[in-house]
Amino acid sequence: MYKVIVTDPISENGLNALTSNQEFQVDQQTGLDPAVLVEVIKDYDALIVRSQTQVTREIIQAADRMKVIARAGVGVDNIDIEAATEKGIIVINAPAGNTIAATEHTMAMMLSLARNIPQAYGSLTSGKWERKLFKGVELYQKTLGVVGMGRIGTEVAKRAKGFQMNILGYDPFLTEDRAKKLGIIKASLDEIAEQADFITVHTPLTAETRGLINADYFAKTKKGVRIINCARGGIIEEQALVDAVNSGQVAGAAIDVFEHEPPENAGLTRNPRIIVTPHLGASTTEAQEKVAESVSEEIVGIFTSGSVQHAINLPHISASVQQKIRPYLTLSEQMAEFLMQVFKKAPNKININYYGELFLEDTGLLTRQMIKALLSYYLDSSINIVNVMQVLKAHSLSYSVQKNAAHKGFTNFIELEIVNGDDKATIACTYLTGFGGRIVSINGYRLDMEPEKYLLYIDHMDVPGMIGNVGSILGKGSINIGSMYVGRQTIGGKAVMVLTVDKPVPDGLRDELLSIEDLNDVQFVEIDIPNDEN
Ligand SMILES: NC(=O)c1ccc[n+]([C@@H]2O[C@H](COP(=O)([O-])OP(=O)(O)OC[C@H]3O[C@@H](n4cnc5c(N)ncnc54)[C@H](O)[C@@H]3O)[C@@H](O)[C@H]2O)c1
Ligand SMILES: O=C(O)[C@H](O)COP(=O)(O)O
Repeated sequence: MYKVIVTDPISENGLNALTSNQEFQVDQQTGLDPAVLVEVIKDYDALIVRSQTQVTREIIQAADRMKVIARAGVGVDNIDIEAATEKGIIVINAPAGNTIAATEHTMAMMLSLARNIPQAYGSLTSGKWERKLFKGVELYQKTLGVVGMGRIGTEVAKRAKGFQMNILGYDPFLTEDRAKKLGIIKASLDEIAEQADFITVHTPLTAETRGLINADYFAKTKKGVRIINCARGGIIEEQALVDAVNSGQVAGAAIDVFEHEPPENAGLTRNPRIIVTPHLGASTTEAQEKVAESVSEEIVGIFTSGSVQHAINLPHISASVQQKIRPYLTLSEQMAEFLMQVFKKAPNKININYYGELFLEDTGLLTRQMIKALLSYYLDSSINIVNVMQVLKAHSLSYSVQKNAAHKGFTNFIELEIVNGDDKATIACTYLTGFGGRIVSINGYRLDMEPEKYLLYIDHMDVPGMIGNVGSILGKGSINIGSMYVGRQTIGGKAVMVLTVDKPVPDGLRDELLSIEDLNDVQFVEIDIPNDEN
């Protein structure tokens, strides 16, 4: 049974994939004190949050069973991703579920700002009738600057076009071509400052976007510009905005998100020209169901089939690519385990080559899988595909990945080389449809070996009687040989033999084998074979 804790208010319906699954226990404990969360978190396998819970390093470090932290929404700035990655915890989000809600809230805020609707409502409900005071402006033919043309920025631009606004879009990934297709103009931040009547931000909060819109920027904007932030507090410097509004440089602002939530800057929240909502961008029934559904289904997938779709700290791999690389996931790991036990040294360099059709695919997960298997042999077992690259970096180990369309006689071919100073060892595998995974080369010797749990790797000279001698010693020691794979460089030259055996070979027997003339080395190898492959 997997235990999931939900610490922010989440749609009950949306959690159905988890609550209706007998393998999961879901505990909803919202509004927990951080000190209490640090205590209880150690019992859980997964955590679901929105933006309220601050998932700090301290909480993550205490989460010893945790496999997944799920953000039922987009922004993950309340989660210490680095700490989660170091601990090998997958962080996922629900990137598309609240796009429409946040877009519509942005449009509502822009219209409310243009027409002073919240102020007028407040005035009328307090018994006044002040028509002159709340004269607004039109959106029609005004210029809107959209900073961040991702999912929400794009949807905002599309809707603003319906109001016949001129749109300037700024995003490092916005191409001329895409801007043209959207009917907008690709612009720089400064061009937006010079020309826009309304500016709306839709970037994530990152080190780069923190304070992106600041006092210097306001000094460059058109006088009377209106500012909207339904993305994240901190992208716009709050005090700089308050000052710009108070000086008249900025005519007004509509703010849904704050540097601190709940907000602490009364100059902002009590300003008659700044309208505010308490982080409501994603708060629609539909969006909340969609984000909760998305993370619940993904958590079930991660625990039951290992499929991950929206990981923040893993390479993104589409479902079709996952299908193509799936046969290689276990095989590449087994190959790395085998090589490590034969090499018997910690590598200081790892070289991975992909040949054939894999040339076109995102092989990031396979790379991580192999490196994880190599490093786990010497380092601790908490290494997994999430934290493996951090571990590699922390140990100053280098690696290279090369891809080649040449198929080397197989549809796909993966070659792994490990290097320690002047010593190196290589292994390669392929997957034969209908037959399964095969290790097809070890240290340059061609083989056709099916990975099995217990193996004996023998380095020897290709001389008559070698196979018989090995067989008789193993037979005397009651070790049954399942199959034998032999590869040699030249007749009578160096050769390797790999035997699959039914049980571990004791050290005493290994010493006997080593006494055979022309037998150079023997290594018993044990590799992990998942249950369904036995
Ligand atoms: N108010 C709310 O309740 C609410 C709801 C949903 C999302 N959000 C916020 O909105 C943000 C955007 O959401 P999204 O789904 O559109 O994300 P997204 O990832 O689809 O888009 C973000 C875009 O910002 C761009 N970007 C990054 N750095 C930039 C920079 N320095 N300058 C310009 N552009 C930059 C990226 O290239 C990307 O295209 C989220 O990160 C989240 O914080 C808020
Ligand atoms: O990043 C997001 O998805 C939004 O800011 C929504 O946050 P919330 O889930 O706390 O409403």
